[in-house]
Parts: sequence; C-alpha cells; structure tokens
Amino acid sequence: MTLRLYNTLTKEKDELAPLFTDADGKPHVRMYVCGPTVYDFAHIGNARPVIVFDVLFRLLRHLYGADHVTYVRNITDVDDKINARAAVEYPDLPLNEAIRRVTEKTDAQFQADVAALGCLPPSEQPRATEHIDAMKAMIERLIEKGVAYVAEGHVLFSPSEMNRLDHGLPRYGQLARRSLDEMLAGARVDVAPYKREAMDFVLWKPSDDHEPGWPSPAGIPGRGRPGWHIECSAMSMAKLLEPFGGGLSCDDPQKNTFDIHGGGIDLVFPHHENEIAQSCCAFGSPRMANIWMHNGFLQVEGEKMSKSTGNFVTIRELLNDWPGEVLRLNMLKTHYRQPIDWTLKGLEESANMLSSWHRLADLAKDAIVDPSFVEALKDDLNTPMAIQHVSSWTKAKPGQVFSSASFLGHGFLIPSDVAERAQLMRGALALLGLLPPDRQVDVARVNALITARLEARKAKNFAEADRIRNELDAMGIALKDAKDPATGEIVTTWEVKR
Ligand SMILES: Nc1ncnc2c1ncn2[C@@H]1O[C@H](COP(=O)(O)OP(=O)(O)OP(=O)(O)O)[C@@H](O)[C@H]1O
Ligand SMILES: [Zn+2]
Repeated sequence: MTLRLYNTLTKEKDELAPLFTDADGKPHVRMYVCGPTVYDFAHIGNARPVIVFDVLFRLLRHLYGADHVTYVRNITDVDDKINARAAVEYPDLPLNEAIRRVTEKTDAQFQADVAALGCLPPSEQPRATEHIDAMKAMIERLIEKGVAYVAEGHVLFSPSEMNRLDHGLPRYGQLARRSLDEMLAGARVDVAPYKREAMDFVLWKPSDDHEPGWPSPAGIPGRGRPGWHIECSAMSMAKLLEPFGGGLSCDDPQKNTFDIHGGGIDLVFPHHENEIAQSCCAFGSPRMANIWMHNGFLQVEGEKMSKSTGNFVTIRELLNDWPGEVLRLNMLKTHYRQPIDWTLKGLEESANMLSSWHRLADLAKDAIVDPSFVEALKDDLNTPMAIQHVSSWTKAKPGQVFSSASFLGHGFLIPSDVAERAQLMRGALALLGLLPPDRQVDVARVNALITARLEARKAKNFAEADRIRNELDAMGIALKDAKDPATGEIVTTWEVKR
C-alpha cells in the first residue's frame, strides 16, 4: 500500500504523490509544519503536533530515504504576544533587547523539551525575523494583484477581492468549508477602522519607535512588522519552493505547490485558510500544499489544554516525573486526529507497556522493520494499530497467529523465535522514536570495539583489552566471554545493561 494521509482539504485519505524528483530520479517529499511562537514554556498540548509530525517525518525517511525528505518547522519570533511578555519580564531593558532574550531563552527550552520527547530536528527551522524580505516581496506581489491594499500604514488582505479573481484559484473558505458570505454575515461589528471589510486580515502593521520593526513595503513610510499568517507563506516559499525551482518569479503552479502542510486542528481557520489565500494569490497556483493534515486536541477533563484557560502542564514539568519516551508513547496510543484525554492512569499504563517493550528490544542487537507494522503507519499514521501490533510481540504466545480482525482485515503471525521478535521490536521502536538515547546502540561501533578487544587479548595487550571493555561499559554495553567448544576460541557476546 502507498502512504495515505487524511487531507482536511478533500476530507479523504489521499495518496501521497511527491511532486518533486531529485537528480537521482527518486521522489522528494516536502513538508511544512507550523512551529511555536516562542514566548513561554511549551505545554504538553503543544507537543502533540511536534510528536505526530516527527513520526510522519521518520516514516517518510524510512519510505523515501533520509536524503529525499525536507521537513520545515518554523519558529515565530516576531509576534505581539512576545512583545508583551518581553515588556513584563525585562521592564528595564530596551524592548528589542528584551524580545531577543525572551525568544532565545524560549527557543532553547523548546528545542531541549522536544529533543527529550525523542523528536528529530527538522531539516530546517527558519526564524521569521530572518525572512522579512521574503514577506515584503510577497506582500508587494499581493498588492500588485489587487488582493491586498494599504490603509493607515497597514497592509490588509481582502478575501472578497481574492474571490473576485477568476482564474482557477481556490475560493476563500475552501479549507475551512465555510463560505465568505456566511463569514461576513456573522462577523463582529467592531471592525478596525482601517479595514474595508470584516474578514480582511493584516499582512503588515506599523511599529512604534520602541517596537520591533523593519522598513515597510510598498512605499509605506516608516517601520512596521509582519502579521502572523504571512510569516508561514514566506518561510515555506523560502525553504520548500525556491530551492526546488519555484518562488515569486516562477508561474508554474506545479513548482509552487509542496506536498504536506500540518499543524493543530485550531490552525485550520483562520491561519491555514489565510496562508492558502496569500500563497495561492501570490503565485497564481491552485494549491499551496497538496495534503493538509491536522492533529486533534490534547484535553484535560474534556477541555482543550491551553495557556489561556490555565489547565496546562508544561513539557518540562512532566519530564521531571516521566521519561520522554513514556510521554511520547502516551501520545501515540491515540490516533492523531482523535482527541486525547491526558491522565495519570494513561501515563502509568504507557510506562508499563514501554518497559516490557524495552526488555524485549534489549535482547536484540540488530533491528528489522516489520512490513505489517509499517502498513499500519502507512494508513494515515495509524499508531494505535501499530502499537497493538507491537504489543502482540510481548503478549501473545510465540507461534500463535494473532488474529486481530481489525488489523487491516488480516491476522499476522507472531514469530516463535524470541530473537526475531526482539529484532522486530527494536525496529518498531526506532521507527516510532521510542528507544531511549542510552538504548540507541551503535551496533557497528560495538562490534568494531569487540573485535579490537579480542585482537588486543590475542596480542596479550591486556591493558588495551581492559580499556576497551571499560569504554563499552561506559556505553552501557555488558560483555560476556565464552569458549567456543568446537574451536576453543574466545567468543564474546554483548547485551545492553538495564
Ligand atoms: N491542546 C492542544 N492539543 C493539541 N495541539 C495543540 C493544543 N494546544 C495547542 N496546540 C498546537 O500547538 C501548536 C502551537 O500553537 P500555539 O502557539 O497557538 O499554542 P498556544 O498559544 O499555546 O495555544 P493556547 O493559547 O490555546 O494554549 C499549534 O499547532 C496548535 O495547534
Ligand atoms: Zn503557519
């Protein structure tokens, strides 16, 4: 089966068909996920998209090869929430210096938190402040096309003007499945005076002298700063279109569409709708990204975990009590589109489950990736199904056919050989990012050191042999020497210490 992903745009599971081909003739997948606004500790709800799209990134690397996937997750380091936090936290510093301190500190915390949750660094993590020129170029293009206008030092995007353009572009509201007329009818009455219509949204706004700002686009005097939505349109252009032959100077729609765009379900409207409006109008392309994926909410007692309601627990706090892999597994037990209720009981179950998995994986030195396990992930990242499969390796009796009727309609055979099950377990855990760092054994290095130690012993260089044993010990590897009864030679086996 090819990889199928649920697409918010089509409301169906669509097959991924990468648009770009690398020089070696192999397909290249491009994925963009909206990243954090860096002003405060991330909560475990914010970790959900990071973990979900990390699993997808790992799966794509497995299916297409690590060199054939580009995953971009941005860092929003210009935002009024950041300005507000900086003024409160460092009232004695000039605002721009205070902002720099807040964003640097928060970004470092975020990177450390998500690394502890087993997430690989994305291929690129562009910062909004490094792409202001790209934002300005897009804004000027949108004004030229008549879908954006200048008013009182602001630049605003007009969804009504977009819908008046008649050239195969998406209608505003296509992703959210809401019509612009309905939205306008239901809009608030206290619309900012510089907006022509209630649904118009900000591309650029003026900055006071003490606020962060850059020379404004489109001949507007003075300084200003971008709105949130244009940041993602510009950064995805800079990282996923221009390096692949697309961009503002290219009017080939194929070259101005990338493969996957993701984020939490709350980003569908207005953020992603507005990203689509900006990008499709700027490039004249019918699609910004082919597949739009959205994760469901992490909830506490039925309510979305969020900063504003105060019902949140930070990743950092949870990491004090639980290994990152337990938090990660607890997230993956639920399908990414379903809501998760975050409970202590769930965490305890995940901890138990994971320790039995690790015990089995520790029996193996090598990893094998089980095709049925991968099939589950290829079906819209069905992690609960994949986990059910993995659990069967520890639970069911070897040799038994595990007949889960729901498992893609087939039963599957549990290998009777424990060594084989251990290898499968190691492969599955690596693909899900659930091996703790001390269990991610560099097998080639261990084997090379063991060979070197045996050679040292043969040469009666016992000091060197002991040094190597100590080095392996520090890596968490325990050695066992035995004599091969047939040849009389020393044979060394190893295992990961618990
Ligand atoms: N409870 C949650 N469950 C799943 N994803 C979430 C949750 N809260 C935020 N996200 C996601 O985290 C990412 C960062 O979002 P954002 O920076 O808007 O979060 P936030 O400002 O902390 O939100 P809130 O104020 O609601 O807590 C987005 O992709 C968003 O969809
Ligand atoms: Zn975005």
